[in-house]
Amino acid sequence: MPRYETASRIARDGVVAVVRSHSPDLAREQALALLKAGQRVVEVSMTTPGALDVVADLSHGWPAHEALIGVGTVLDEATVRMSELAGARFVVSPTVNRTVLRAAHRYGMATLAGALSPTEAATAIEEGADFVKLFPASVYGADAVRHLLAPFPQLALVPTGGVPLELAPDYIRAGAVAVGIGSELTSGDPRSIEGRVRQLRTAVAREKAERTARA
Ligand SMILES: O=C(O)C(=O)C[C@H](O)[C@H](O)COP(=O)(O)O
Repeated sequence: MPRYETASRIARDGVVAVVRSHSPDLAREQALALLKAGQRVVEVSMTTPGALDVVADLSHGWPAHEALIGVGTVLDEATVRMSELAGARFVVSPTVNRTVLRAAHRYGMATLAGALSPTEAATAIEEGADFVKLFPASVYGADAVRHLLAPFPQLALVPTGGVPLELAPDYIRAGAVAVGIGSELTSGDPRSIEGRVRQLRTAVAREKAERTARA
C-alpha cells in the first residue's frame, strides 16, 4: 500500500489505538480485541516485549483493508527496517528523528513524529513527517491544538499521550486530524475494550462530520 494511502486512511479514521503491554500475549489479545471491535489503526509500541512478532501476526493475519498496523516508540533506523519486514504500514516516534523519518519513507511507510513545541512541530513537517504527534498531549490540552493551528494551519496533528476518552472529541473539534489513545482504551479487562472502542469511534466520527459540515 503506498504511503499516501496509509496516511489518508489514518486521517480518515481519526483514531490511532496504542498497544503498550508487558507481555506479547497480552498485547496480541488487546490488539485483537481492538480490531474485532472495529478499530482500524493499531500501533504496537516497541516497549512491548516481542512487539514485532505481534505486529507480524496482526499484519499477516488480518485483511489489509480492515487493519492498518504500525509500530510505536521507534527510535532508530534498524527498528524502522524491522518494522517494515514485520508488515507495519506506519511508524510512530516520540521525537522528530530525521533518520527514522527518512528510513520509513524509503520503505513507503507513513510517519507520526512526536513534537511538543511550535519549533518541533515545524521541524517535523520540514523533515517530511506525515503527521505531527503532539506529545504528551495532556501537557497542553485541546486548546493548544487550536492555538498551534493558527500560525500553522498546514499541521496534521495527532495529539497523543494522556488523552482521556471523553476529551477525544474536544481535540478533534479543535482541529486535530486524529487522536492517539493507549491506556484508556486497553487497560483493564480486554472484554471491555469493545464498548470503549465503539463509543470513542462514534464520538470522533460525529465530531469529524460536524467539522466537515461547518467548513
Ligand atoms: O511512544 C510512542 O510512540 C507513543 O505513542 C507514546 C504512548 O504510548 C502514547 O502516548 C499512549 O499514551 P496513553 O494514551 O496515555 O496510554
